Amino acid sequence: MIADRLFKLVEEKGHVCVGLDTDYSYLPKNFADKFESKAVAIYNFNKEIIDATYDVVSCYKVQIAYYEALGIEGMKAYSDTLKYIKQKGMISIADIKRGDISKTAEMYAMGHFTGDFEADFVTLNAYMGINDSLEPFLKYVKENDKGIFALVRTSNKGAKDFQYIRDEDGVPLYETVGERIQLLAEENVGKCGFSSIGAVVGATNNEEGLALRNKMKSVFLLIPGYGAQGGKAEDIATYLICGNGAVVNSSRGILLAYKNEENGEHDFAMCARREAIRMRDDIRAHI
Ligand SMILES: O=c1ccn([C@@H]2O[C@H](COP(=O)(O)O)[C@@H](O)[C@H]2O)c(=O)[nH]1
Repeated sequence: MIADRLFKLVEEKGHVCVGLDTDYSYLPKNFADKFESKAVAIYNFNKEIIDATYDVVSCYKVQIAYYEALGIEGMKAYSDTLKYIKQKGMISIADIKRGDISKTAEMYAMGHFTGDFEADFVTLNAYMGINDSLEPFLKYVKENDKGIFALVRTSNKGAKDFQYIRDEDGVPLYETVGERIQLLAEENVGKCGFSSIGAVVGATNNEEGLALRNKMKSVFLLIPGYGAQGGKAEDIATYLICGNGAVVNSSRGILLAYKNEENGEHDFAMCARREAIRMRDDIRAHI
């Protein structure tokens, strides 16, 4: 089961998930200029980042928006990046945040769990309902060893607009979604005690974190918001169960680490590696 593989990688290499939100403007000019197009430069940048980090991180989250923005060539870079992650024996999370009526969701599931854009996990938005938005993906979870992370409580300030709206019993919407994800997760628990049905919970709003985690004991968490968005390791530690059960994403913090080192642009991949190790150790120190 993919959750067991992720659990093992977290045990061995730590909780860091490298976010490949690779905006062309992030690439050092001396590196970018070597390639014939933006998309080819981005793929080669990703390759260097993966080569420099795969022994100290557990997975890679590829944010599709950065590739879609570059059209067909960008999607080729997206596809090649996912294939390279697989070739290195690592786990990929396609950050696609899809959610639609079931027939359309079936096509999204096929599109992101098979073929050119095949990933190990996808992020989903359950707002259109469990049966419509999530169910079509669950066939692949059961039969093809895939996993999902459903948005439960996001890391951005705007999360409060809707996710914190309370029902007549005072339960916020994000907790209701979390409870539904826990029920689904219970049907698919791996040997590690966690399910391949996971949830996205941001690192940036910690007060309710423990209460939410207590309601989602079988759910593997994808935690964005560390670093650039201000999320702290001490907050993240409250979401862990026996030190595992979550991966923590950092995108800009790792990709742009070279900007914090003198002459870093000549060795951006090693700067990314040092930041990934620093982050790994920061999280471990708070467990
Ligand atoms: O609640 C959420 C869900 C997803 N994201 C995504 O994570 C990364 C964060 O990037 P940083 O540069 O580390 O801030 C990005 O891909 C978002 O789309 C999130 O931030 N919050």
